Amino acid sequence: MKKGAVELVSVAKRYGDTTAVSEINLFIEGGSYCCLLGPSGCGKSTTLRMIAGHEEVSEGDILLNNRNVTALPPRQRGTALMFQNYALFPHLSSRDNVAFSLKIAGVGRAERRSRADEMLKLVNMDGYADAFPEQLSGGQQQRVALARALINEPDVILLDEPLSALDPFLRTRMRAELKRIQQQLGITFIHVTHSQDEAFALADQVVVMNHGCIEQVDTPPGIFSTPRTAFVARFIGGHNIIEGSTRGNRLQFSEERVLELPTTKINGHGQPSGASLRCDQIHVGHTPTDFSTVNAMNVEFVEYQGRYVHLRGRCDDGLRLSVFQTDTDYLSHPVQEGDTVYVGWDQQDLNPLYTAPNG
Ligand SMILES: Nc1ncnc2c1ncn2[C@@H]1O[C@H](COP(=O)(O)OP(=O)(O)OP(=O)(O)O)[C@@H](O)[C@H]1O
Repeated sequence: MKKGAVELVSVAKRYGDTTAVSEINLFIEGGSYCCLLGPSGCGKSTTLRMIAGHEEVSEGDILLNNRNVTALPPRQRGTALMFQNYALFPHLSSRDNVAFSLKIAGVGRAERRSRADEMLKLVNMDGYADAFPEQLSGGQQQRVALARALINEPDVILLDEPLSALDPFLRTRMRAELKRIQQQLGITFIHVTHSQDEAFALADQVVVMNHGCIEQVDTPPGIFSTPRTAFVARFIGGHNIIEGSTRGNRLQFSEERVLELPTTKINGHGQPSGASLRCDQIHVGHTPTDFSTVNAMNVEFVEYQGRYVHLRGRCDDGLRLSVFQTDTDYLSHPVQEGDTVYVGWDQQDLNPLYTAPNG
């Protein structure tokens, strides 16, 4: 097993009657970048804090490098948590902030200084060793906080919404920096976020959480192309969700219409409860003969988004669809609210959805 592997075995957290995390099982490979993704209140920060040891588990076990660390205090786990607000000491320079834990541990001045400077270099802050937090921008403070978390050479770094306080431009830049540092050090990063863009850009493994449960664990392309539940499809966006009653591979979504789901995607996975269809995988034609599976759609909404145009409408059989058309396609034949277009898709692009996350 690679260093920095984290395993959660039936881990639960309750606050009185509130279940923040509900018996989750998760394996995070050593040296990987894992993002815990989900809406506010889904239990991702609680999960992170339990891994860090800042929160006791109500049930279950946490293993780090195959060693049970459930009862160990944070310092003895080999993890380091970077707080959301960075929590730098205002009266200490960047170098002294980074070296603080070494000082507490009794490491000599010369070594503290050289190790802190090395960390500041890693996060591109070597020019700011003598600056105090108030002289630094939000992004710079965050780099110092990251250097401080890295100084004890943890096997696992835990980051709680590390980019949320930054403006959009800095956020994208810091995102790339986090990935570079993770790859350079080869240690495990576990990063909590409610942004799917962030999770997709960074993660080897995305863990989507909802109401204290794990809905899906997969690579970013796996999550995006095959969301397992309607919740995941809705949360990541860009998908139509078609609900109805299913029998075998037949999804009946209105009295008259049945969609046949691709059997290869269903076999062995149980009974689907519906299907999702990516908005960018629906073709738009302007005559009924454009596609083999044709649906006349009355356009009810058109919104220009730059790279794509969002069309929303209602098909003859009652199916409501959102379609993302490329700007080039749209501009070559613009449509307006009230127009009729003909939409079609490849049957293989219908993705079965299930009710139970692991069912
Ligand atoms: N100390 C606490 N006492 C009581 N309930 C708590 C406590 N901490 C968290 N909770 C509850 O546990 C649930 C999960 O909270 P948590 O902070 O883990 O969610 P989150 O997904 O990280 O949300 P956010 O993105 O808003 O931080 C929420 O319903 C929250 O209200």
